[in-house]
Amino acid sequence: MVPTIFAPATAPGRGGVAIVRVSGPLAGTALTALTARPLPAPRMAAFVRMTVPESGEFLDQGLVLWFPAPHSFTGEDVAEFHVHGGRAVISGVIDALASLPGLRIAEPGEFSRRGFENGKFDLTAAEAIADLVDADTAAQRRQALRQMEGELGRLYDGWRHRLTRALAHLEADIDFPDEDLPEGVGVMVRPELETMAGEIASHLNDNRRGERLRDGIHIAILGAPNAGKSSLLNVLARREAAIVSERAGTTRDVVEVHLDLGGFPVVLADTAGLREAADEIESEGIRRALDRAANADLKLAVFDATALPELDAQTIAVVDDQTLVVLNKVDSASGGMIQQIVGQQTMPVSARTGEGLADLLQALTDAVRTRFEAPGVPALTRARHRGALEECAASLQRAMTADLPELAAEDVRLASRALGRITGRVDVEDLLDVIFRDFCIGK
Ligand SMILES: Nc1nc2c(ncn2[C@@H]2O[C@H](COP(=O)(O)OP(=O)(O)OP(=O)(O)O)[C@@H](O)[C@H]2O)c(=O)[nH]1
Ligand SMILES: [K+]
Ligand SMILES: [Mg+2]
Repeated sequence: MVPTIFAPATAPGRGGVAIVRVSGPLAGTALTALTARPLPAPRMAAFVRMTVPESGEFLDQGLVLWFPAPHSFTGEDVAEFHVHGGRAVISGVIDALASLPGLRIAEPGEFSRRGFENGKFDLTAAEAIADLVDADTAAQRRQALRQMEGELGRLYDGWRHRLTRALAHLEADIDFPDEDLPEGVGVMVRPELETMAGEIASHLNDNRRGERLRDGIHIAILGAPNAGKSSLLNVLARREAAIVSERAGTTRDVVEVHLDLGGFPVVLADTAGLREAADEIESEGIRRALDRAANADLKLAVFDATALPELDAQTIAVVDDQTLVVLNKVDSASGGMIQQIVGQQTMPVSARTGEGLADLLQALTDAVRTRFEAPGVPALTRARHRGALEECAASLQRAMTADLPELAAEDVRLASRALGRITGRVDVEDLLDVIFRDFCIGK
């Protein structure tokens, strides 16, 4: 018999209400054992007294719910105990459940894994549940919800379905070579494979929009020593995250803060000032700064307005069309302003007085939104999917150049399997441990 599992479904710690969930063939037995009454009507809350089965000790009073299979999250019988969210109450319920024969505590992700194995949702939707629980910002929530509702699963299954039809045509050609199939299959199947290869390529080539949204969009602050990079980071983060001083070369390590910019998750990084390093430590700091510059999704190049008309050459070198150019310290600048640097509009600000900061925040938010807002097409969200899609694309390329229909058919089959692994339609047993291990207990 499948073991019956249980775990708190709510976060550890104190709370108004905590939910303990039980799933498996003995869920109903557990529910009657702790409530000393018959099962409530399916999916209807019942207000009950909960007691320890052996001793009858009073545990709590609260709500219970009964979801008979298959109409539950896991597809199995499920019982839920909604109790007061105190540690002693939760551990009392957990201990009472553990004392029942045939029940054990769930492993991380085990509820979701059972839901997947019982066909309640595909792997992309299971992953989306994890993303939804981890979502910190509105854009992350929107992306996770769309994926949970099957947006990605449908896209990948749709491609797989079309590959299956192409394969059927190829196999017909192999099995009945003498029949008068119109002009041979190469002609029939090839355009379809080409169309699909194009669609997959453009899905792969989306600037990692979906993956960035899951992990955070990286913005690096760059500039000469004392340009005011750390001061700017602190005002944008609204806390003293980085040390500020009048000494050039203060920042060495990269200092990161996490921001929610108009619903988008951003990792803003302060870096060491760019110049000829005075020592090994500073030189390593500058190496890290340039590394951030190379890998950032967006850059903030900070120039010192009090140094105008002088412009720092090393900062100019990092400016490109993914860069917002900031002229800091306008409160103390006496010389004229400068409108453009390397073709980019400059933004006058003062980290000290706050002047221009609202405009800077707005410009940053707009830049993030234009690059990462979903334009209606589903975005690739995980390296796991990317790997499988690249494999699929490579197999398709081989299929299109194969000399014999037998070879083309084999490559189309491989392409289809690669897609099937994303949604979990084929041989994923070896993958499941890896995927569900990242879930927390109770999910
Ligand atoms: N007047 C004025 N001074 C500023 C402004 N922003 C920063 N400063 C001053 O400039 C000096 C350097 O500021 P930091 O934020 O440490 O500069 P930084 O670019 O991080 O410097 P390094 O980490 O050394 O590369 C400090 O004395 C700040 O108080 C500003 O908007 N106006
Ligand atoms: K400094
Ligand atoms: Mg600094």
